[in-house]
Amino acid sequence: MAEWNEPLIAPPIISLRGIVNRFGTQVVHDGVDLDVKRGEVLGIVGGSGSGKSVLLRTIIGLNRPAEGSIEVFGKSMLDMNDRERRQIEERWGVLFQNGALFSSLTVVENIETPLKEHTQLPPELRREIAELKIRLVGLAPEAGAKFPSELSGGMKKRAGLARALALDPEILFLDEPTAGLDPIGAAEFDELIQSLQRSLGLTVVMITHDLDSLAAICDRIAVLVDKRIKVGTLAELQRDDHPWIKAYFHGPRARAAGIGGSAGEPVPQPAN
Ligand SMILES: Nc1ncnc2c1ncn2[C@@H]1O[C@H](COP(=O)(O)OP(=O)(O)OP(=O)(O)O)[C@@H](O)[C@H]1O
Repeated sequence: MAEWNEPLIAPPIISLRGIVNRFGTQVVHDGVDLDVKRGEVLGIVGGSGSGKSVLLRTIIGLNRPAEGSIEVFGKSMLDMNDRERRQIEERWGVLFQNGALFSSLTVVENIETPLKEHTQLPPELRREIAELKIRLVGLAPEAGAKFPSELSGGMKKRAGLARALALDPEILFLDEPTAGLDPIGAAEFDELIQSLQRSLGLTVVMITHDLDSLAAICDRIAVLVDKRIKVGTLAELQRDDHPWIKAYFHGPRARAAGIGGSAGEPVPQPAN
């Protein structure tokens, strides 16, 4: 039973309010609000150029918004010093689209990089942790000695994921994790993310175009439309009347993923 002074509703792990992003005269976000709950898997979708990557970059501090506030772990990201920022960065991991591995380093050395940067651990312990992460993401131990150019697309993603997990993060940010994988590889990667999320208690925020992933592992979905965000469960968004959302969740790709529902009136198709 909750103590009298415990909050009944846990505060969001990430909270955005009124985010405005513009490049020159182009307004990409015009008042984006979003709360991410601890322990959930949140998918971010939207048309090409709707600002999904810019949103992710804004949350992790690679892009400063023109207006608005960002809180992560209850701390305001826009007015903290470098030391505070580093401490926060240690609590999340990021997997960029192509894995973004250092090509001149082996897989195990890539995974050791954040440990070198953020901890004082001795080399042999760093190596042990990196090897553990290799196993955690389902790579064979021999993969550790390989260079990124020697890996398949799926292996690169797993290696990038292992590096993102190096510091035992609380939040995992993924930018199109299944892009470029065949359907079986994509489904396996989804399963991996879901099992890691459950076993490690992660909060996962992932940009995806993959309707199978949305249906399989996302608790809620944030849709970028009209420079703002609408968020809901898949079932809620399937009932939404916005033309883009309707087209996305009832179009042929949605039906192929088994989430299109019954064929209703024809709706306009999204650009991507
Ligand atoms: N650094 C930048 N300078 C100028 N314009 C930018 C910059 N970064 C992004 N943009 C513009 O912001 C818009 C949103 O870009 P973003 O990459 O976030 O789209 P996206 O939703 O991720 O698209 P996609 O699904 O095609 O990857 C685009 O029109 C892009 O050209």
